[in-house]
Amino acid sequence: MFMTLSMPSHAIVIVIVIIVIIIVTFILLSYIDNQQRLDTPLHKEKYNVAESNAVKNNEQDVMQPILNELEKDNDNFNDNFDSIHPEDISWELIEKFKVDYDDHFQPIVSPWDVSKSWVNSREIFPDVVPELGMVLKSMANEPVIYADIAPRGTQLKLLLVLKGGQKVLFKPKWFERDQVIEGPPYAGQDRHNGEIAAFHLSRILGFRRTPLTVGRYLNLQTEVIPVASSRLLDTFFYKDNDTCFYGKCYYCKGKESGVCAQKTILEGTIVLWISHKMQLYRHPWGRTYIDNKQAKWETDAKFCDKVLQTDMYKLGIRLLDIIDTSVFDYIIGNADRHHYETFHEFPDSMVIMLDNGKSFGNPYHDEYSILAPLYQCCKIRQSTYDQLKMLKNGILSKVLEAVLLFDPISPILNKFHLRSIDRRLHQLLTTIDNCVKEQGMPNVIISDEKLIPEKHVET
Ligand SMILES: Nc1ncnc2c1ncn2[C@@H]1O[C@H](COP(=O)(O)OP(=O)(O)OP(=O)(O)O)[C@@H](O)[C@H]1O
Ligand SMILES: [Mn+2]
Repeated sequence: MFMTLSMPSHAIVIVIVIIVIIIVTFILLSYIDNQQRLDTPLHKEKYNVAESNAVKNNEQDVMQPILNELEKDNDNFNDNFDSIHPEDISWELIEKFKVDYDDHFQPIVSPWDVSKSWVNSREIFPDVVPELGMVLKSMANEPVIYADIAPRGTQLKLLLVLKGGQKVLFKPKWFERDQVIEGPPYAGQDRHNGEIAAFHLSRILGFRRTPLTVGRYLNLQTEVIPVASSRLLDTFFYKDNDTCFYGKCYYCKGKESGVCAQKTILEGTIVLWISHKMQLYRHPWGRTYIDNKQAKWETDAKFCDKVLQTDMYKLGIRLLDIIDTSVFDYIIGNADRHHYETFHEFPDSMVIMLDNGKSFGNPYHDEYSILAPLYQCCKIRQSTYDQLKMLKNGILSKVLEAVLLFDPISPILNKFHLRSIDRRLHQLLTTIDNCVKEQGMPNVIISDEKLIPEKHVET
């Protein structure tokens, strides 16, 4: 006070200005930090196997009873389904889900307008959709008119514009089909074939919440370089006779992290871009990706009760969508769902099953923690449960295998991966049965009609 009084007035102004600057900087920094927590890719590669085991050991304390149960059940599980039930509906389902990529159907409007018209708040394409082959075929064949780096995310991918103005992502091939990815459940680069299998699985499981996906061989010399942006072009290089590029992404570190074509042909996956504005959320059951730091759900078996207390998840569409997503991720082996996105303009928007690249890495490992939303909440949508039951006893893999045969870069999954999905489906049904035994059918199996769209409060 004394100091203030004795200071000349211009000094007081300077002090006030400095204080204001400090306050504004503080507010700005905490805002940026908040944004970054949502927008910035997390530091996944800090993990190693030992740390992941540490997480697992603790987590197993929480889920030990159910793991014991599953282990007993696994002993009785026989995946030799050669003599399937006489009421085998596989062939009916194959007829329904197979896609005719040679379809000569010529729509009056463009394939891109057709696929855009399919999107609504609860699905990205309809259940019965004769034009699907035509759209997927266009994605696999239409000329590329512009190619750029796709800067968002941690994985190297291209952003392409196809003739007619449609944006798509191109996720390149890194692994051979038989490669087993060891290490933490989110280890390794994207599996481009996993994206394709996940898309068709989402159709067969009745979710239809994944963007349209198809395999494509891309000629980097004739299809990409002539239409590439200069920032993409700058990252092209040659290794022996192969054309390579390293693009730009969180983990793209120049040539050593680049991807190479076989001579000029690069195999990969095309994912149709969805142009609706999306809202990004942290996944309540996301992993921490920080050394020796566990997420709340990994140590608290009653974590779901806390989630249920929040406005956004009080038993409604959103929580059941999260549980559907965990069912889907468990089957495909994706333990990397750190965030999720919804359609901004729809209050009852689905949780979009975007980015399924970290799937089908290890067919011999079932990452049970992916199912935490299901076994901690003990709730599942009736329609999902019915669909899972319908696809048990080997039907799921049989239908998926047949449907995947039609993709331009088939074969997509080897027999070990196909077997793993039947095994995981069996474990899923056992998990649901356990919940029903403990809590009763009406508390576990939630009918879709009961669901009233809720006001979603931003968190
Ligand atoms: N098909 C799509 N349509 C619209 N936006 C998409 C699509 N695919 C991805 N995106 C947007 O781009 C972001 C990054 O894509 P994606 O998650 O596939 O990349 P990634 O490198 O695997 O990311 P991460 O490292 O976070 O897992 C997504 O979070 C989403 O906002
Ligand atoms: Mn990813």
